[in-house]
Amino acid sequence: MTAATGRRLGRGDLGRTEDKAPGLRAADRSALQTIREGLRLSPEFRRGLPLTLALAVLATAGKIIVPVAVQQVIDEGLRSPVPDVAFIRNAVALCALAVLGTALCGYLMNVRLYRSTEQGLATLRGKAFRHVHDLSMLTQSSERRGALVSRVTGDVDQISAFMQWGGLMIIVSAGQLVVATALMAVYSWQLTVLVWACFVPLTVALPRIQRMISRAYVRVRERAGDVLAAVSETVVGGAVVRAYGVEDRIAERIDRAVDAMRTAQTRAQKLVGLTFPLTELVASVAVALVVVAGVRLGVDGTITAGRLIAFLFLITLFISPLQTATEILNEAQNAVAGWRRVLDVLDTPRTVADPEDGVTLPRGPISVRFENVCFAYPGGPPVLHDISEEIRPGSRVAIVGETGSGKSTFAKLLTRLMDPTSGRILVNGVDLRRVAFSSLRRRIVMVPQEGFLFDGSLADNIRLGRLDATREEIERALEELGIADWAASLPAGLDTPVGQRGESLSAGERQLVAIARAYLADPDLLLLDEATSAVDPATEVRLARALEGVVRGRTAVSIAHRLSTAEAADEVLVFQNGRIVERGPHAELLAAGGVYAGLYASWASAVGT
Ligand SMILES: Nc1ncnc2c1ncn2[C@@H]1O[C@H](COP(=O)(O)OP(=O)(O)OP(=O)(O)O)[C@@H](O)[C@H]1O
Repeated sequence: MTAATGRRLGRGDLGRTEDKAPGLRAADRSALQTIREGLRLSPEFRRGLPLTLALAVLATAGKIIVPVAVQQVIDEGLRSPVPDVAFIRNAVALCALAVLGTALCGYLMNVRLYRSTEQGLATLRGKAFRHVHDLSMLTQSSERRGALVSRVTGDVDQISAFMQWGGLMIIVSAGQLVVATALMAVYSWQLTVLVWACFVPLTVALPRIQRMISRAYVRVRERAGDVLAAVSETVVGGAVVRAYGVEDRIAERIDRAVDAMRTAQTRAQKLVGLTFPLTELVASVAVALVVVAGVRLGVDGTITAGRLIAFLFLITLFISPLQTATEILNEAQNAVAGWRRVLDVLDTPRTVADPEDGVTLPRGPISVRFENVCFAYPGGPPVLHDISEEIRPGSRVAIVGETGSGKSTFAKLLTRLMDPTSGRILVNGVDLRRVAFSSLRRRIVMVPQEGFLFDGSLADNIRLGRLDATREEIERALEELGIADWAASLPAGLDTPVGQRGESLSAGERQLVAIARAYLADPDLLLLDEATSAVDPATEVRLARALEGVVRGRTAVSIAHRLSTAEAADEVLVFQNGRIVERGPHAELLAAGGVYAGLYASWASAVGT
C-alpha cells in the first residue's frame, strides 16, 4: 500500500456524510444492478471502452518486457566465451522501444479514461442536481438538505475516485498478477510456489486490516462532523455567543471536538501506516527466500542465472497488485455505495412535476379558486382543512391569522411549491397542476419575507426578476416604485455589492430588493409575505410606497403583518387552526367583533395606536 493510500482513504471518506436522509427509499439493488443502472444513466463511461481496455492490456503486458529482456541478455547474450554484442544491442533497443510504447499506451489510456469518466460524472451530477431542484419543497424540507447535496457532490466524488483509478486498476492488477505468476512459473515452478506461500497469509491479513481502517475512518468522519457542527453553530450564532458572553464554553466545546478528531485521525493513520511496511516485510522475506532457494536450484542446474534474476524482477510485478488490491476493493465498495445513494435521489419521485403539454396562462389579472383543499405535511397532522375560497381577479386580499394558523402553507400551495393532499386549486379556471412551469413561474410570483439575495450588486439581484432586463429598465422600475432615491443613496448606487445573502443591507432593504425583483418580473398574481422584522421609519415609508406600486393592477395576496395592509385590502381572509373562519372587508370584520377584531385589537395595542 502506498503513501497515497492514506490520502485516498482520507479524502474519500471524509468528504461524505453518512446520513441516510429520512424519506429516501433505498432501492434494494445488488452491487451489480447498481453498476448496471449507473452505467445506463451515464453512457459516457462506456464510450470507447474497448480501445481503453486494449491500451491497458498493452501497458500491462509491456511491464514484463524488462524481466524477459534481462533474462535473454544474461542467458543468451552473455554466453561464453564471447558475448553476443549484436544480440544484446538488439535486445536492449527492443526493450527500450517496448518501454516507450508501454509508457505511451499508459498515457493514452489515462487520458481516455479521464475524459470519458469526467463526461459521465458531469452527466450524473447534472441529472442529480436537476432532480434535487425539481423535488418539491415538501420532499426537500422532509429531507436533510445537506444530505441531499452531499449525495450529489461527495457521493459522485466517490464514484469518480473509483472510475478514474480503481476500476481500471482491478483489470490491470488482475492481469499483472496472472501474467507475473505465469512467467514466474515458466522460469521456476518451485520458486513460484515459494512466493505464493509467503503471500497467502498476507492476503488473509490485509482485508482484516482494511476493515479496521474503514471502521477507524467512520469514527474520523463522525468526529469531523462534530467539529463542523460546533464551528458552524458558533459562526451562525455568533451574535448570541457574544451577547451572553459564553465564548469560553464554546471554545472549550470546539477544543474537545478538535481533540477527539485528532485522536481518531491518528489512530486511523497508524493503521494505514501499518499496511505498507507489512507488505514490504513479506516482500523482503520472499526475495531473500527466492535468492537462497534459487542459488541452490542454480547449483543443481535447474535454473539459469538469467532466469533467477528475471524472477526477482517479476516478484516486484507480483507484489504491487497485492499492495493495491485491498485499497481497490475498498474504493469499489465506496463507489457502489455512492452510486446507490445517488440513484436513490434519482428514484425519489418528483411530486410537483412540470406537466407535459402544460397550459399557458393568458396575460391579465388572475382569478383563484380553492376547492375543498386539505393539506398535511408528510407524517404530520392536517394543517389546512377543507378550504374552499375564491379570489377575484385584480382584487387585493390580505391573509391574517395567528402564528401557525396555515397562512404560509396556503401561499406555498398557491405558488405550487407543493400540491394539496386533496382538493384542487384553479387559476383562471385551470387546475394549477396542469399549468406549465414556465407560465406558472412568470405569471405567479411570490415575494418571501426574506428574499434570498446573492453575492453580487444590487442591479444583479433585481435583475433576477427578468434576466434580460436592461439597466434602464431597472432604473425605471425603481423610479416607478418610488425607491430610486434609496438606491441612489447607497454607496455605489445600483452597483453596490449586497454581500453574501445580502448581509450589507437591512432586512427592510432586502425586502425592497425582493419587491423590485417582483415588479420587474411583472406577474399577474403577486403573493407577498410581509417582513415581520422591525424596520426604521424611513424604510417603512419606502416599503409601503413600493408595495403600493407593485400590487397596482394585479391580483395581490398578502400575508399581512401590518395593520395598514389589512386595512387597505379589498378583503381580509382570517385563518385559525388551518381554516378560514372569517372573510370580508376590514371595516365589516372589525364591526363583527370576531376573531379579526381580536387580532386587530392586539395589533393596535402592540403598535400603540
Ligand atoms: N415544513 C413543515 N413540515 C411540517 N410541518 C410544518 C412545516 N411548515 C409548517 N408546518 C406546520 O404547519 C402549520 C401551519 O404552518 P404555517 O407556516 O402555514 O403557519 P403560518 O400561519 O404561516 O405561521 P407564521 O405566521 O408563524 O409564519 C404549523 O403547525 C406548522 O408547525
